[in-house]
Amino acid sequence: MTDKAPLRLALIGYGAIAQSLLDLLPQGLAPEVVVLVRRLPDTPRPGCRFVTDAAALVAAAPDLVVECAGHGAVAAYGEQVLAAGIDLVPASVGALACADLHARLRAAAQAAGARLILPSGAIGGLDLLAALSVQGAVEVSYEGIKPPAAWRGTPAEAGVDLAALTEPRLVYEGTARDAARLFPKNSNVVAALALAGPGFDAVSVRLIADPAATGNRHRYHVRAAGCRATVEIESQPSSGNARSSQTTVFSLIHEITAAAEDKARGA
Ligand SMILES: NC(=O)C1=CN([C@@H]2O[C@H](COP(=O)(O)OP(=O)(O)OC[C@H]3O[C@@H](n4cnc5c(N)ncnc54)[C@H](O)[C@@H]3O)[C@@H](O)[C@H]2O)C=CC1
Ligand SMILES: O=C([O-])CC(=O)C(=O)O
Repeated sequence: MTDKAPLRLALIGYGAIAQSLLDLLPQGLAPEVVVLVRRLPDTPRPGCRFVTDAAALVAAAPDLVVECAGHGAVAAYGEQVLAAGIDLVPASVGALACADLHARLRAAAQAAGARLILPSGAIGGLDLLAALSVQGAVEVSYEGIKPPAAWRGTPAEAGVDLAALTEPRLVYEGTARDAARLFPKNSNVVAALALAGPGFDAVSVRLIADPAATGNRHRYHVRAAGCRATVEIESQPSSGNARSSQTTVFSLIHEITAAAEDKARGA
């Protein structure tokens, strides 16, 4: 880092990912973080200023807003942030399965000269998918394996008694587009695969509840002309949310660090 002005950072949401991110943010990178919450927390947090409406977040004129709240927050605040010329990193990339929202965010970013930066989130290998997609069609088959607790509150509960599982059980099979809509808190990774290049209809998805799983496992196979690849990632969950991998936090910190470096270089 240089001695130039530090990054002005804002977060949307103060759940498992946001709190872990704040715990791990390198010291001095962003001395005051503005955090948009629905309800002010009972305990203040040093280095954070909590606000409860998006206008106050925008008025703070952050260099970068990192969303870690959910699909609804991307839809509610994304355009407003980008239209104010502020770069946005949405953790909830699955919200962009809605083509209309994605188009509106891109238009707002372009009109205001802001960047919509898609993080890799809990997974990796997106550079390969992007490179292959330039050459032609790419097919991806993804399998996500998480402990039963990660599927609570999702459509998986309709057909499966999660608490009684003694062996792995398929809880969803279909396209990335439907997965992103039906499992908004578990399928941002498949949206990231789709948005890297192949598109939502070229990514097939299997989601599995496994009582023996100790972390979250993401495995995908890639088929393209002249290339086959397999990627497998196993990550501990973030503390506080069994369904959100800790790698997501690292990915967001990576984007924040890159933004701070850009600012220091005057880019
Ligand atoms: N890209 C990726 O690989 C991943 C993305 N995610 C995304 O990150 C989101 C957050 O994950 P966690 O922190 O684990 O969830 P969490 O449930 O622990 O925290 C979310 C927080 O955001 C708050 N919130 C929701 N809507 C809000 C709004 N409109 N304004 C302000 N606050 C709002 C909630 O009250 C909650 O405190 C997930 O919903 C998911 O969409 C999660 C894991 C991986
Ligand atoms: O964190 C993970 O393992 C993946 C996840 O929840 C998502 O893609 O929404």
